[in-house]
Amino acid sequence: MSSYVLLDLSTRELVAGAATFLAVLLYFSRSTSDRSKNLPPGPRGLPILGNWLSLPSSAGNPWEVYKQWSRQYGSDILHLNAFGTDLIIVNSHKAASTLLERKSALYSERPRMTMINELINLNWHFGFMNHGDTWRTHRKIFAQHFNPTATIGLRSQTTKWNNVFLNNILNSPKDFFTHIQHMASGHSLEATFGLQVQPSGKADPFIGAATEAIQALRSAGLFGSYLVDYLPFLKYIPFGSFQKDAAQWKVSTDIAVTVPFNLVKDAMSKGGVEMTSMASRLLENGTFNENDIRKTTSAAFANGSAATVSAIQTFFLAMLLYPDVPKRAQTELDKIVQGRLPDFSDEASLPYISALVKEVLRWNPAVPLAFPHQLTQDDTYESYHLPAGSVVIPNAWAMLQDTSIYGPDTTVFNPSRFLKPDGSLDHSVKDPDFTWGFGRRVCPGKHFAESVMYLVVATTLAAFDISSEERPSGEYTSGLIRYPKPFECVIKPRTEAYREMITSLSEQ
Ligand code: HEM
Repeated sequence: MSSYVLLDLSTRELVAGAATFLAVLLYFSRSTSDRSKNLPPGPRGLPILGNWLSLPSSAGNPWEVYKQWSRQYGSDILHLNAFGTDLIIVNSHKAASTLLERKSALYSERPRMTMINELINLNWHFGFMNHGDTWRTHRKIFAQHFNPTATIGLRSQTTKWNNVFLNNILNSPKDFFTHIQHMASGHSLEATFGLQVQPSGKADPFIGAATEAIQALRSAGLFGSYLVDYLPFLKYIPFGSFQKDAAQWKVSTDIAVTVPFNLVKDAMSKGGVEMTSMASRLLENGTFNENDIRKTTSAAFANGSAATVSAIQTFFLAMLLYPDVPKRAQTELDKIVQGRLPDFSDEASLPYISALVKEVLRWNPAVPLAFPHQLTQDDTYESYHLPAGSVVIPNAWAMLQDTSIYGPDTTVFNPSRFLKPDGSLDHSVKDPDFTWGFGRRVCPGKHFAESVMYLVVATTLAAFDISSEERPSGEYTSGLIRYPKPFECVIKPRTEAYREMITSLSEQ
């Protein structure tokens, strides 16, 4: 029996290896014929390897290299090739809106990433699913719970978690990175499953699973971060650091997609569960099948904290690097809220705070290359031929740094770029929408994330002064989702009244 299994396995491996080799040859011969069809410019490649050796490392800042190549080759889109896979890099707003937005039917597929889809087995997550019926169903389920109206319904929960956060930074300000993750994971776990996490700083299995799942997304989510994305037959090699990484992340992502959901189901079967979470309401309602509910709620939980944590960390970083910004924000806050904590009803009266949130999302976007898209049919852009099957990488970072859209000095953190001289919001300046991605795949959690961001920014600045003994480096990690490298912050209540107000929040 065992020799049969062994024989069968190696036969399968051989066949799969040979098939992949043929596929590489086919791809390569096709891309050779494509070359005569006026592909967008890009660095010259080598036979078979294509541009693989010169591709910017996903551990560096590939978005900066793509922008620089765009200038060098005088084109807002670039063509690259690695092992027969065509890559189209979209560097401008004009190209993104022509291709990814206006022709979103052609550009909404996700490329199959062997590391993410197979080895880590994140296939259940609709962010990495084919653009088909199951994806549509999951988006629909998700939208019911995170659309603008549903997000308003979540405001009391958002306020509760924000209060927990304010209290935590009052009590142990040095641990603000931990508190940010705690708030974002705790809030998304409660919204999706109605479950609670341990207090900030204590080991928590859900926060642990969420942070590991995020680690998988950030490390493997850029197409080609792992060679196995280009050469899928490598997945049959049973050793190597990629297999080790995948095995570790698979454990955590499997936990994320099973454990919280099963807890909700068990609790419901025993009765006495409040039907306020996304999972319990969907199960109770019975419109969608259980598997779709499980996967969609788990995707919401896994993604619920990932990029929001980065954006809130960026907010703290910007306050340290640009100390005039919190001062101006506090002048506005003091005038409007006069010593209380701002809430959602104040948002329309706080244009500088709204501009500040926009600038956080623009200045150092959490997801600089969006998620990779895939083109499903041959297409053209200006005179260029774009081959079907190309992996399309939108350079959101380059678009958010575009001085023709956001004015001069786009590397500087300056909320005033979104304001008119009289201090009101200037609606003629484009919102930093590229931060949410493109076309049909645009982030469906954006309303929820914006609501969390507004409250964190407004209340933190109203109640606290943020400073540092040492200027932070301002450096970021790399990957699909990037985070500021750890930095230190001194966070102190601005007045005794604010200290008491925040202390009293923990007693409510
Ligand atoms: C500041 C916070 C956030 C940022 C910057 C962000 C950004 C993004 C980006 C760039 C994409 C890829 C879009 C594309 O493929 O073109 C995305 C997808 C996604 N985001 Fe967010 N996101 C944030 C918060 C959230 C939150 C809070 C949730 C959940 C509650 C969420 C759930 C998702 C999901 C499920 C997808 C996959 C959508 C699909 O493929 O159809 N995101 N997000």
